[in-house]
Amino acid sequence: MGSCEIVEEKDEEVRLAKVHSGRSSLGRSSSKDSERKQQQREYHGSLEYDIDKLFQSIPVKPPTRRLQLTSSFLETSASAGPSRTTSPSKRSAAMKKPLLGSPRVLGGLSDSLSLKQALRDRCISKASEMAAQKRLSKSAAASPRVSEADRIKSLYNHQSTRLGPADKGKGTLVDETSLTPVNKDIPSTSRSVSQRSEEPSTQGGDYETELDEKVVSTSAEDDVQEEVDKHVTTSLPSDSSKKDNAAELEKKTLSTTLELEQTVKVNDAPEKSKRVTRMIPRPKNHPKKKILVKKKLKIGIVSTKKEEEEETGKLLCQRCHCSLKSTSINNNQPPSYTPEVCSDSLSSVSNNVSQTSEAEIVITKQNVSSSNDSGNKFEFSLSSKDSLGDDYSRSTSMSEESNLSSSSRFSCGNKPHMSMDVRWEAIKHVKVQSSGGSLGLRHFNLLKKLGCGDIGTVYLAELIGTNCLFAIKVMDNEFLARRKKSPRAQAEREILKMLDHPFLPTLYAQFTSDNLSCLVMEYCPGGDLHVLRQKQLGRCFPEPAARFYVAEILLALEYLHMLGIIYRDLKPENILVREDGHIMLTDFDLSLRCAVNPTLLTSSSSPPDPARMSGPYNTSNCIQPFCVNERSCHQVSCFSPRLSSNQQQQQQHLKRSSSSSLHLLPQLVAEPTEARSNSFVGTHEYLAPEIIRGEGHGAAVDWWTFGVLLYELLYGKTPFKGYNNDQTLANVVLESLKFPDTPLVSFQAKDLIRGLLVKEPENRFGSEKGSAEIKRHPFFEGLNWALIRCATPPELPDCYNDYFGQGSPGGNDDRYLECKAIGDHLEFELF
Ligand SMILES: Nc1ncnc2c1ncn2[C@@H]1O[C@H](COP(=O)(O)OP(=O)(O)OP(=O)(O)O)[C@@H](O)[C@H]1O
Repeated sequence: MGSCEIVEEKDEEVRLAKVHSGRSSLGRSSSKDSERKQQQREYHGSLEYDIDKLFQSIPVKPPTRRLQLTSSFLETSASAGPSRTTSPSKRSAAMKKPLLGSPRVLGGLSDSLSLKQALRDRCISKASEMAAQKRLSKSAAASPRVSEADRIKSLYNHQSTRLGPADKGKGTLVDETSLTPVNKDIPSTSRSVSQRSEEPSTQGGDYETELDEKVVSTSAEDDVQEEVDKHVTTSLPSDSSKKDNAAELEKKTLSTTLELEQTVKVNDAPEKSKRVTRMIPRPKNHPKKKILVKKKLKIGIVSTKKEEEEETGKLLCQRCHCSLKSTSINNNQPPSYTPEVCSDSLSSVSNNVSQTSEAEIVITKQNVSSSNDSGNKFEFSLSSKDSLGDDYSRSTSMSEESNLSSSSRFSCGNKPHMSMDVRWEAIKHVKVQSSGGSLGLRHFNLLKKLGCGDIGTVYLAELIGTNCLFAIKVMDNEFLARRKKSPRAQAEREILKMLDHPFLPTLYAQFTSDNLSCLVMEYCPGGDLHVLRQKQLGRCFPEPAARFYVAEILLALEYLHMLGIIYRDLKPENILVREDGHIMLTDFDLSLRCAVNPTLLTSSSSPPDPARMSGPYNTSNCIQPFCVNERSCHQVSCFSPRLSSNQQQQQQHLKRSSSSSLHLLPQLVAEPTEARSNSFVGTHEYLAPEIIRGEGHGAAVDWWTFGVLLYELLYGKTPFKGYNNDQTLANVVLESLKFPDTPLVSFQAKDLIRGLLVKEPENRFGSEKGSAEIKRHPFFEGLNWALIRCATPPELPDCYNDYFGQGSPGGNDDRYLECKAIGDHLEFELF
């Protein structure tokens, strides 16, 4: 150690002599002396000096063996220069080289100098790295889009760092997490309920039946709405008096959007001359493809026009009125995808990791401000007026909007989980090539109509010249405004922009062309779970498959709730299957945005609730998720090796202590459990009792629908279905839950369903602690939550290669659409 320091002292001298005054060896005039002293003084205050000191302070005691190994090198290096081996100190310095693992310095002129140089390089690169990170975090802080992900990350971090009693309660965390959009949840008069058609439906929108239950807003409501819209879209950015960071976030987001739109408007001036030529739809040689499956449809506004269209050939999209023209398509190569890494080995990693990390994320009861007044305003803005949508279209309909990747400083549109996706680059590339610098429908070949929803039609589209496929949701702004559905479209758009999760859609771009609002999303070639279920043996999923799908859904719902989004429309039709077999939850037009104040609960404030563990699993020793021997499992552990009573005691003790240690962890509560809405929204068979009773509902409706979903996936039907919709609704409220004898379903699954389908929302499983409560249910025992995205999904039937098989763009099939630009006119028509 001492010798090291001495070496460094000498090195310092040597380097000073070399660096600062190679000339000094030539003469020793007094002026040069003072110059040298000056340089020494400078050196002592410099970074180099710091580095040298740092270097000196490294305690290096090379092992003897290493000495022997390096001795030959020392001999070699000794011959490299006379001064190198003249002192033991220099030898000591030379011995450090291999320890620092810098082969570059071996045999160099001065080992210690080289060593220091390496250290300096490291320091400098570290420093520049830190500076870059600082810059990035500064800019990120300035970017409103970053905050959602960051907020959640900080919440996750917080729970592990804040353990002291001083941190108990919401105080600090509320501040930190108040970046959540605070939109008040309000009772609403809107009714939008889906129903499952009793008739076989056709692909597209013609299966839709709209049973109008929507209350049209009065002129007074219009006034209120105008005020609300003004508040939301105009006054927010200038309202500096808002205390809430969430409001700030909203402001920033809105103002950014507006700025963007304005910018694009200017840039897109030539685009204004482009028009969509809407061709009258006509039947072609393509017979309408009947899907012999029932669809759950939303009840919306009575559409007389739609009914007429249904009678006259059903070729015009009943929702957005897009008419499309069938033309030939480019014979491009099938798209190349970059699916997520799917690794079996990863899934075999110990569950402890995920259990520890996931157990810490406990979701729960919130203080959510939900005063009626403010609430009303928000609900209006979301669901009963078109002025918000009008505002939106006013600002965008004249021009195309920028795509998301350009609106963000990150090329991936600030969606880290998809940052490696080539589609971001493809969009960026096309945008750069484009004359106006913006993306539009003209850049896509529309290949196929994927489906028609309440507010728009979804097409499979290829970004021209990129081999990249997208799903584009096209919505007619005029139609939406006329049908008072603009707020729903707006809500969906806003929510899509927020999302960054493997089981939720990625929004790549959005733009408006000739009053058509377009959302460019990730395409899921696997169809939806409703159709997939029909293809299963017995029309229901095997339990492991159901477990896999609902587990992914649970994670998606957890994420949404943390963002203050109550999904409200869970059903198999809205669960799409990606190419890799994982799922994607779509369709957010009925979702409710509300306040959520994530709170950190300490162990004392969140003891395990035995009442909620009242199902059979609580008294059972069985830990096998797919055990079907319900009765015997009350007594003995099935499928497990028989254990002696001693071993059983040990095992139970282990289970108890691990579960109690989980409960000792602070729990992050981020469930909007107290949000309230009176909207009548959802799908008949999936409607929660509190919605039907009109009592007002909150996040617990998602756990009800989650229970119905699991039931349907396992049994092939929903639990309360009646012979008509009224009967179904009555059953939901009055009938008790029954399980069919077949197929055989594990008692854990039934127990979970039982807990979820509790009629009183306050007693419902998940209503208090949200997803974390559900994740701990034995039905999911052994599931590695953290790595489920890497787990192998259930196998898909062969027919699921539909598009990539015979119908791929590279084939000779002519059943695709093309969005065709003719001069300044953009034509597309239904095929
Ligand atoms: N990203 C996607 N990839 C593949 N298909 C999609 C995608 N998004 C939507 N679809 C298909 O398009 C159909 C229409 O979707 P959309 O979300 O507009 O409506 P919906 O779910 O039927 O209705 P609503 O908005 O009325 O609830 C869906 O049923 C689905 O089959």
